[in-house]
Amino acid sequence: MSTPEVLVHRDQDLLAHAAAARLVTAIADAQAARGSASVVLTGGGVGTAVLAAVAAAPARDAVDWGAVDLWWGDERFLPAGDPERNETGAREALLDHVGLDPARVHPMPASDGPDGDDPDAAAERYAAELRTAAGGSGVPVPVFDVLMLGVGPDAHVASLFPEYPALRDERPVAPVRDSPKPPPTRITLTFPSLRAAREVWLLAAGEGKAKAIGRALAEPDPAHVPASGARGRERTLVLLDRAAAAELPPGAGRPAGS
Ligand SMILES: O=C1O[C@H](COP(=O)(O)O)[C@@H](O)[C@H](O)[C@H]1O
Repeated sequence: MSTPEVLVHRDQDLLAHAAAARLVTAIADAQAARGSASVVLTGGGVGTAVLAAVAAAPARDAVDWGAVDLWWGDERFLPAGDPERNETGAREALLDHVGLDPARVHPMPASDGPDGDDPDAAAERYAAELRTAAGGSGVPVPVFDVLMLGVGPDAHVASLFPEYPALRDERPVAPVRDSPKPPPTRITLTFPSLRAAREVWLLAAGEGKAKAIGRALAEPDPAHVPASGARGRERTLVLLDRAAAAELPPGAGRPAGS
């Protein structure tokens, strides 16, 4: 697993635009190298702001959007189109504005989907979709090029909350019940799936995230600080604004731009 590199931007707006520029470049690079790109989206404030910044960036046309696979790191288990679903926010911010191939957009199942209100079956359905995309060679998930994760004030990533059973789940996708953050029922990629990504990008803005980021970088303790367990195979980037960087361990961060 890679050692985190921390970049600190002036404020949330600059963070979102810088991460958007980085994402466009990463997708274009992946397409140049392998013909297509695979990206895992996150919900949350910064994650959605990054997608909106991609939509607004002229450089977005450097990407062949028809050759991008989009996955989600977690989802709130609600009916399709619910405004609280991460998918809904992502569609409004970016997906409805670029020429994606609908067959390559892979939202997590909704609670009014084919499995009804059964998060175990929905998680297994998503795991099967990932397995198929991985090529059926016994590998559970594809090698994602970029996997983005918002970090919660309790240091949760995806829907992996401190001390919850999903942290120890070895299946690629797990259901979550009684989440401490509403809504209570969710579906999440687990650590083995997150760690399959080439690059993991942790995103956080605002003073409410400072303690969580400090703990995530101090030492690995995924059971209590899930963000400390999310690392990419080749690269882990921690993209912050100054407020979220207020409690970094000594020497951890470097300013990016002004
Ligand atoms: O509930 C969730 O929260 C996290 C973080 O959200 P934020 O608004 O505090 O940035 C998010 O990354 C995750 O995908 C989502 O389901």
